[in-house]
Amino acid sequence: MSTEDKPAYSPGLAGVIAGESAICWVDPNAGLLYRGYDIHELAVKSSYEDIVWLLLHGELPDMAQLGKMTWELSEERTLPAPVLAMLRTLPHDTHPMDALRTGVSMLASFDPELNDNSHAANLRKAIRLIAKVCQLIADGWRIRQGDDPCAAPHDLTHAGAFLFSLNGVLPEAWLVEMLDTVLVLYADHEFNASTFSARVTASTLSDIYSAVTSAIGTLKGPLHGGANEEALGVLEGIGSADRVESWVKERLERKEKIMGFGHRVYKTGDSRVPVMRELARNLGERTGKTHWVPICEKLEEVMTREKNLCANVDLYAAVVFRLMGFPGALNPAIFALSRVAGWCAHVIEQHDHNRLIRPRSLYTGPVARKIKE
Ligand SMILES: CC(=O)SCCNC(=O)CCNC(=O)[C@H](O)C(C)(C)COP(=O)(O)OP(=O)(O)OC[C@H]1O[C@@H](n2cnc3c(N)ncnc32)[C@H](O)[C@@H]1OP(=O)(O)O
Ligand SMILES: O=C([O-])CC(=O)C(=O)O
Repeated sequence: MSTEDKPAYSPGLAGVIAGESAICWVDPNAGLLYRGYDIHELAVKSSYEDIVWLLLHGELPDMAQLGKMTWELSEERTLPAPVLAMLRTLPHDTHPMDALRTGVSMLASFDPELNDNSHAANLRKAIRLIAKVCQLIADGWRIRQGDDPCAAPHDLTHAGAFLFSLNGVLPEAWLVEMLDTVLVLYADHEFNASTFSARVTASTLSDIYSAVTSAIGTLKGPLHGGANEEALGVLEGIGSADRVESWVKERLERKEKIMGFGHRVYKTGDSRVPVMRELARNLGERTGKTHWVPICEKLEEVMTREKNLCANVDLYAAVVFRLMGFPGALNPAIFALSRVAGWCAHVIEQHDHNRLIRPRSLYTGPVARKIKE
């Protein structure tokens, strides 16, 4: 094949436009819009439920729409008994992302509309998925700790229901509000790896549960959603701001990656970092644990100077989750708790305007040859 015959090729699909979408716009210069609304405005004025409706329907909900959807989410949270039984059979050290992936895959068989990819059926399934992902994470965690699942009262918001189901106590209002903001920030990010894998699965006209199962498997990796768990390990390993400089230099000399830094699209800063940083600062003051943010800030300074790399949302999320009392292993699952709304919106968009996603590879194997006689 001559060079002229080679079609455009970008390793890792970097910079490649792989499809059209009206859901979310990521501005490389630290901007993010959901359906045209700026993330900074949404973080202050909207709830996660508003964002679910916005991503799925294209507009912010009115009071009646919001009330109806909030009720539906609370009604749909309960898991089928066989799914709870499956969670009980998993080894106690199963990672929450593995339990979640298996749980979503299993839930497919219990949805009477599984193979109906119409817009209306997909919207109904999206609500079931968003609700049940919340319960799978919370119940799965409790079961693996030896506790019984704990159903949340119907009048709690999605963030409140998650906290109640996980901890078994009514959460304080400020904590619910903070988790709600985190869920708003994480809800969508155009063609990130997990969303793209959901769209690839959906593009074969497979169902929304299969697509979300693919997405969870993709999110788990440490270069994507797994980074917020890894970032916590980084911060714990460093321990105090005065150790950052030497700690980072050692790792960079060994060509190691520092988790929570770098991004495929953002090169001058992650749109969500300023909000997440302020949440971390606020939580630090509330809990009296003010040493985490200075470690992150020093890391930002050193990584900018040494590698010209900015922090991504997962760095400060690690602090926020830690100060909210979540165990580190739950960090990527909390990302999924939010991002499932984006995945569902993208699957619906893919099904509504489908074309099979099937790129080509650049063949680097041996030239054609014969088996030796
Ligand atoms: C919500 C999210 O999913 S955000 C992403 C979360 N992931 C992480 O935090 C993991 C750490 N970060 C990374 O691995 C990367 O920055 C990614 C995967 C996010 C983006 O990757 P890419 O766009 O492919 O950038 P790429 O990996 O090519 O990096 C370019 C250069 O910067 C370096 N680099 C990128 N990120 C980092 C990092 N976190 N620490 C140290 N060096 C880094 C690479 O080693 C590479 O250096 P080189 O040119 O000397 O080989
Ligand atoms: O967009 C990406 O590549 C990673 C991602 O999901 C995010 O930053 O939220």
